[in-house]
Amino acid sequence: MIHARGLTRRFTVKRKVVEAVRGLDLDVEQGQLVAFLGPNGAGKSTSLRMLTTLLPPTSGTATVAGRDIAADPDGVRARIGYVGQSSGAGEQFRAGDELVAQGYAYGLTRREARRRAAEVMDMLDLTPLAARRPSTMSGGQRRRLDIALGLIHRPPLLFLDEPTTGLDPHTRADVWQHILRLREQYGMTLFLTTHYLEEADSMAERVVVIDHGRVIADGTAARLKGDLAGDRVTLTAHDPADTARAAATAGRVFGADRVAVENGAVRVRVPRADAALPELLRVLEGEGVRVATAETARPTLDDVFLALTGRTLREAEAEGAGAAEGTEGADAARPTTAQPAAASAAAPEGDRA
Ligand SMILES: Nc1ncnc2c1ncn2[C@@H]1O[C@H](COP(=O)(O)OP(=O)(O)OP(=O)(O)O)[C@@H](O)[C@H]1O
Repeated sequence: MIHARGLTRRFTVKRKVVEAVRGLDLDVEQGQLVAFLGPNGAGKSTSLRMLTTLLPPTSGTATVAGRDIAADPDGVRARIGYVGQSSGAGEQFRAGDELVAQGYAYGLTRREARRRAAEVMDMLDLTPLAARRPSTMSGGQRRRLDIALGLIHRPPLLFLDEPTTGLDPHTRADVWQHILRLREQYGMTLFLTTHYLEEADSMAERVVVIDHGRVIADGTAARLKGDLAGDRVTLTAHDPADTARAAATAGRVFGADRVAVENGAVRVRVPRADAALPELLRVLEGEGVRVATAETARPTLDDVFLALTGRTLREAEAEGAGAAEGTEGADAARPTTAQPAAASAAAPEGDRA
């Protein structure tokens, strides 16, 4: 469904070159649900916009839904749906009319457009809201309408750029339920960006982690965690004066890695906590360090990110936000519509380097 090789995109802002995406190689098979995970500014949206033909790459190639993004952008657009970060629904029209109008934009006849609008409303539980204007809808309802707009022409592949950002946890769960249903019931291939770790972890069958424009990990969440992060052991010494000694000892346990002291607790990574903890407690006891508390935890995707980059996703987010502030014009050039039809009208954005 998606085959990208060496996709690169540079922007020049005030004579400064921003390497937004640096050589993306990606293969996504039909029916997969892939989460593209990374901090702000990692290059997720830029990658998505290249794959959806909204933005020409500086270099590299890709075929999406069997069509080349450079040679046949119209063919790509006809076969994909794209739901951008901002709502694509206008405010004047009722939801049902908006969907029918979107159908016309894709060249459907009046009858086909009506039938398809009814179908996608049913898919996304919007039928009772057909006569409502988007401005009267809740955040989750509007998001579902955005997704419906992206599906009007029956694309087998749907791109979603941060579909749940800004929604409360309950609404996020509801939107996810609908996304999962698209895959289960309709066999769609779904490619979405997120910076919510838990979502990527629990919902996607494959997680592609991107940082500074490069893919740094790709696999199931379970495999990434198992291969890259390891378990975590956290313990506190009965006497706080023993904390530094406990940390030094923890670092000597077989396979121990990344020892840190945080808020008076010693944290250490080990391949298997069930094997390491008894050994650690025994060694500490031998050194006269009394342990007050000890706990173990399975790794999270944030641990994977930390293992790969040396910083947590939150730290990277803060860094990315700072960098984005310094990148003038970046936001001004972003598309603000979720309508795939806009793809055909979209001009290349930003300066090409
Ligand atoms: N049109 C543009 N002009 C200049 N710089 C841009 C433009 N679009 C993106 N960038 C820069 O490219 C880098 C990658 O941005 P991108 O939006 O792809 O990241 P992202 O991972 O999607 O972030 P977010 O999670 O905040 O959406 C950032 O440094 C960003 O400021």
